[in-house]
Amino acid sequence: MDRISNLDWQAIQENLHEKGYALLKNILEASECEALVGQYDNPLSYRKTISMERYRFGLGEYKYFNYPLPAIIQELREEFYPKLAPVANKWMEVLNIPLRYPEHFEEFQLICKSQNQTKPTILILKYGQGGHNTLHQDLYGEVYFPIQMVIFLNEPGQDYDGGEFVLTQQTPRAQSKAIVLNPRKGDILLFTTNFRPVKGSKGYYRANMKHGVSEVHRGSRYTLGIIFHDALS
Ligand SMILES: O=C(O)CCC(=O)C(=O)O
Ligand SMILES: [Fe+2]
Repeated sequence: MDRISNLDWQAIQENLHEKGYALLKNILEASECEALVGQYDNPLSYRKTISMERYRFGLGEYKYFNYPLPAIIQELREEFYPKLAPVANKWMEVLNIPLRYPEHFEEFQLICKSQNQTKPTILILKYGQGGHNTLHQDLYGEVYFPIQMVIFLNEPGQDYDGGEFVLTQQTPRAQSKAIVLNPRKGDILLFTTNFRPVKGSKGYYRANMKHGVSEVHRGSRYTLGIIFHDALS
């Protein structure tokens, strides 16, 4: 996909390393977003539907895709992974964590498989009025990739109000810092899954990160989450 390989990856990698997230504007066409939303009610595409209220995850619904994934999602997952693995490796290196991620997605997927993590974690989420997603981390077993992405499938201020994307960063022995983002339809947000290194006076320390969605005040908000590790169940 030229639209991915032509991005300024050096700047994106620096942003991720410095802030724990990077917003990529206008990556999907409106028609691609609409096609994904249009499939929301097609039961053949999904393996599991979760009512967020039932699990006290917030208010809204999400569905996990089945393998094989829709072509565009499979391509995005394979194309983003090798750009992100060097950042993930740098994080592990500066935090002295003896974990290294392979260069290609297929090799990483084999590591998941070796730990029985074989179920797809790609999900599409729908929030109506009052909908929200409580602060969380998307871990599905021992094996994890520390960066994930979310694709914004409709337009804030038009299709919905509220529903900001929230990231919190927890510094040891301090209160959490909140980062609030309002991406537009077609944008992709890359962000930290569980922790990232932050540079302090005595080298890097580990800051835990969580993400969630503030309350939707009007309309419907759809997003598509791409997580790189597979799930146990
Ligand atoms: O709806 C959102 O913006 C966040 C979805 C989410 O939690 C995820 O993709 O992991
Ligand atoms: Fe999430």
